[in-house]
Amino acid sequence: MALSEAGHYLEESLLKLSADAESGLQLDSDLVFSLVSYCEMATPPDASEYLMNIVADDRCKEIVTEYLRRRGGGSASLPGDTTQQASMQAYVKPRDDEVWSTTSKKTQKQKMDESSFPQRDAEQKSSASGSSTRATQSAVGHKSRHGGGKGKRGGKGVSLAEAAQGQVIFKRSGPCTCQCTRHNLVNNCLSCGRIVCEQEGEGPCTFCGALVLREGSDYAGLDGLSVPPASEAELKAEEFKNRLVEYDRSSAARTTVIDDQSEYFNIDGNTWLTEQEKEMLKKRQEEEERIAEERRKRVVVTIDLLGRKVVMADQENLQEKGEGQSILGGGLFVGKDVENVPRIKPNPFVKQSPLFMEDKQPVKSGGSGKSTQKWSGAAKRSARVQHDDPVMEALIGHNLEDIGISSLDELSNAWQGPKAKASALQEQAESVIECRLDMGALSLDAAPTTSRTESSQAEERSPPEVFDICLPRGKGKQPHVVLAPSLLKQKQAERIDARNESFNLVIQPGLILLKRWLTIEQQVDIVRQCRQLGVGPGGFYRPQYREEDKMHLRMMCLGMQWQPTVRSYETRRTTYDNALAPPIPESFLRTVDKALSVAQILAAEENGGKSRKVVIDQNSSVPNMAPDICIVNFYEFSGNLGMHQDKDESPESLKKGLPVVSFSIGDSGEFTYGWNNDPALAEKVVLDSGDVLIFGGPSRMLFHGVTKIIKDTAPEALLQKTNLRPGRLNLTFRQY
Ligand SMILES: O=C(O)CCC(=O)C(=O)O
Ligand SMILES: [Fe+2]
Repeated sequence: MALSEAGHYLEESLLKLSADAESGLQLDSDLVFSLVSYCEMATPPDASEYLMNIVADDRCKEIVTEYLRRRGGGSASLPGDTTQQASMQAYVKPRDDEVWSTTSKKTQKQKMDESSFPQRDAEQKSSASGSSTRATQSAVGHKSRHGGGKGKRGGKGVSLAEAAQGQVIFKRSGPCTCQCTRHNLVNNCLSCGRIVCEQEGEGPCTFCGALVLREGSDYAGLDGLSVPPASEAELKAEEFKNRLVEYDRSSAARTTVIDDQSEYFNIDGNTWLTEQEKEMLKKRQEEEERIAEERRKRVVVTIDLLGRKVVMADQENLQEKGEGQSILGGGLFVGKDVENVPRIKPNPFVKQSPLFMEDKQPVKSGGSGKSTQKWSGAAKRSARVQHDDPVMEALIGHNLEDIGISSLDELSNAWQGPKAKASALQEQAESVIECRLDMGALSLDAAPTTSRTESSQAEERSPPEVFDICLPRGKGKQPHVVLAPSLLKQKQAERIDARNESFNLVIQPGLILLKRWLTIEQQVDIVRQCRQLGVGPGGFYRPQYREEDKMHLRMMCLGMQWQPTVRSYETRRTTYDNALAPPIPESFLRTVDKALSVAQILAAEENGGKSRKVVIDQNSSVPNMAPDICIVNFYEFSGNLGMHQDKDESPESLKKGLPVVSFSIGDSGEFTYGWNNDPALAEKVVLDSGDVLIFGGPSRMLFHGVTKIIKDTAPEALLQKTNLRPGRLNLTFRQY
């Protein structure tokens, strides 16, 4: 480091002094340079103090004075010159004897002298370290120098090397810039962060003024300063204060909560679990959450067919109530409303679910015309149908007439008969039961469905529906078809059929009825073909004029599709399933042709007498026509067709009066016709199975409709051969 002019002076002077053997100062040039360098960096008081401590020679005083003068500022002060130092030591700890005792025997000079070394005193008290020992030595030297009068110290109290290395602590007089590289650390200033070394010592921070103390320091002398408590109350207050201070100090330790329970719930943070156990627990937790979630979502919907209610109940509710599934196989009658539904609690030992029957009123006899009350064997609505004997079980709860038993004799025969018959009866009864379970979807008048899943409601809901005009054999059949009727009944039916002879009738010009004209064989053929076509593409469906305005029949169009919404013909069933119309079977066309011929002859006879030679011309009331359209309708018992005109064929066809030829098969229907669409004013004619009605020429634009279907009127022979379901099949042939 480059020395100042004052520095050079100091260096020169100290070297000279060292050269003087009398001074006892043996400093080599390096040490002198170090010493001077330090002084150059130190404040004038520090430099002065430092030099005086090391050199300890009277001559040194002059050197120092001159050195400081040369450094300039005129502020140089020598040790012992306390006027300036006092102003620099704002936080000097007052000595006990100065504060509390005014009877000190020390001289003012001594007091001042000592008060200028508080740091030293503190260090003497607090530190037993090596550096403090050095400081003590220094202090001793210093004391001896000032207290012991003048004269040289016996030898050097502090080696220059030690001093140069900062191992000696001098009186605190100002900031030290060593950053603890030379002096030991006292502490960091807690206010500004300044590193305070032992040279600066405890006391106000030289940068910000905050008090800096070493750990465990008693620098502030609070103990010494504390006034002994004057009274008991003060003592208590003091204790209380100490307690509060202690509480405050230890609050963190006291208020830390160790929640050992949290480990139990917190899987990841649980130090007691192995990784595998954590994995396992997590999986189990996830599974439980999933199950709980599913349970929340699950909703049980009960469709109570008998009560005609839909009951919704959540699973938890059910479990709480202790209600399981009911004895009615599919879990019917569960939930809260279960109490309102007549039922029997499930028997845990029953393997097969018993069946329930609705309450059935006695029925009136139909066909015979007699109004006799028949069997009303139905159990009460909620009765459980169960019996060890399969036949008996099959019989209980049913209208025995439905299963072909109309007398006690027949019942007893059935019961005592061979097992085969018994099982047939049971099967029969089961089908009836199934039908009853479907009551919500079926008309009471309707025939049983083939199976529970094929309810008519389902058919309506999910196009394309499949509608079979014939019932499957061996299942869901009519009693009089499947269960062999008694011989007596059979003979009676045949006689009735035989009595219904055919005849032809011109009802009015252009309206001709060929009564029972179709033979049973022709009818059977027509039923079979219609059945086959009806379950295929473009087969039977329930047409509708508009939304929610369904026709009360099932329809299938052959040749061309009649579109009810627009009342016109299309090749495809565009508003339903886009199906093409199946072609009209040839045999049908041949039959139409023959019927038409007969009608023409009739019409001609009606016109021109009994001539055997009939000429059919365009003026005939029954003109020739080549059918290219056949609309096939099937009416169940509730079926009907409102009054209307068939006027969707081509204008030419209509203009020419090309006839509509209608075949009726199965149960009889009440056909109304007239010149306006008021059914009350209309004429009626019952069309039976095998009837052919022709309306053409002047009658082509007649209003007509079907008001009702008459039950149990289909020919036995036809039913036996086709198993045609109850209802009426009608085919109308037209030419577009
Ligand atoms: O079923 C009937 O007898 C009449 C049918 C009918 O009028 C029609 O389909 O347009
Ligand atoms: Fe019609």
